[in-house]
Amino acid sequence: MTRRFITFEGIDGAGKSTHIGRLAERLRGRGANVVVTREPGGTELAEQLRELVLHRSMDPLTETLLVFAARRDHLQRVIEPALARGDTVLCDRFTDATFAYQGGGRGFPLDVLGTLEGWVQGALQPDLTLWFDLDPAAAAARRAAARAADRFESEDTAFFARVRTGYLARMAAAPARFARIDSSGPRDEVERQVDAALEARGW
Ligand SMILES: Nc1ncnc2c1ncn2[C@@H]1O[C@H](COP(=O)(O)OP(=O)(O)OP(=O)(O)O)[C@@H](O)[C@H]1O
Ligand SMILES: Cc1cn([C@H]2C[C@H](O)[C@@H](COP(=O)(O)O)O2)c(=O)[nH]c1=O
Repeated sequence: MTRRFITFEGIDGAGKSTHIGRLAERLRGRGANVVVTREPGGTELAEQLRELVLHRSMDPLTETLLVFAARRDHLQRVIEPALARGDTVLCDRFTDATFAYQGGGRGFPLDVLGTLEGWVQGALQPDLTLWFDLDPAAAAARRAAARAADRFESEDTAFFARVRTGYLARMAAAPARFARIDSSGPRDEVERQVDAALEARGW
């Protein structure tokens, strides 16, 4: 497998982190050099910004600027060098999350997000986006069983329904880039869908 940029998206608790680890193991088993990373985060600076975004109160514009600032640093220090080396990058969230959470969830203007997207990443887009789709109530139940809530995870199911609608809109705008993964079933069944999405692309 050669240079690929694969992003994992979905509402909190949908199963991204579970399956990013599983896919990384399988790809490494096939001999690929795999970089696993996340947003906001992935560099020292971006991880500091993540702490602020997840735990400090702020308005939607500040939140948006911080996630894009984190992304810029992450792209320059980790993602672009890895792709230039020919590695496969598996990234837990990327710009679709900004359109879904800040755009859909918070109601931040999508045209401003589009402008910032162009400034921060130019023409770079993921080669494949795996969207883990799960009903907000089911995701909330999984989260509650797993960990204490951060600032986003404390939002109600109406917020996550808007986030989900934000993901649907991004998929409608770029259907060839997206694979929708029905995340409601057991882990192995979800994993089979992930494998099928890669196989469908001949990867
Ligand atoms: N298919 C599944 N069935 C039941 N539970 C699952 C399934 N997949 C993951 N889980 C569990 O649900 C919880 C949330 O999963 P995970 O952390 O992978 O989600 P996530 O999308 O990465 O969440 P976040 O975005 O908040 O980090 C974990 O406890 C995980 O073990
Ligand atoms: C990239 C990005 C993320 N978020 C939010 C979405 C999640 O609630 C957190 C990250 O937590 P996770 O456990 O790593 O999924 O950040 C956002 O609102 N906007 C973004 O661009």
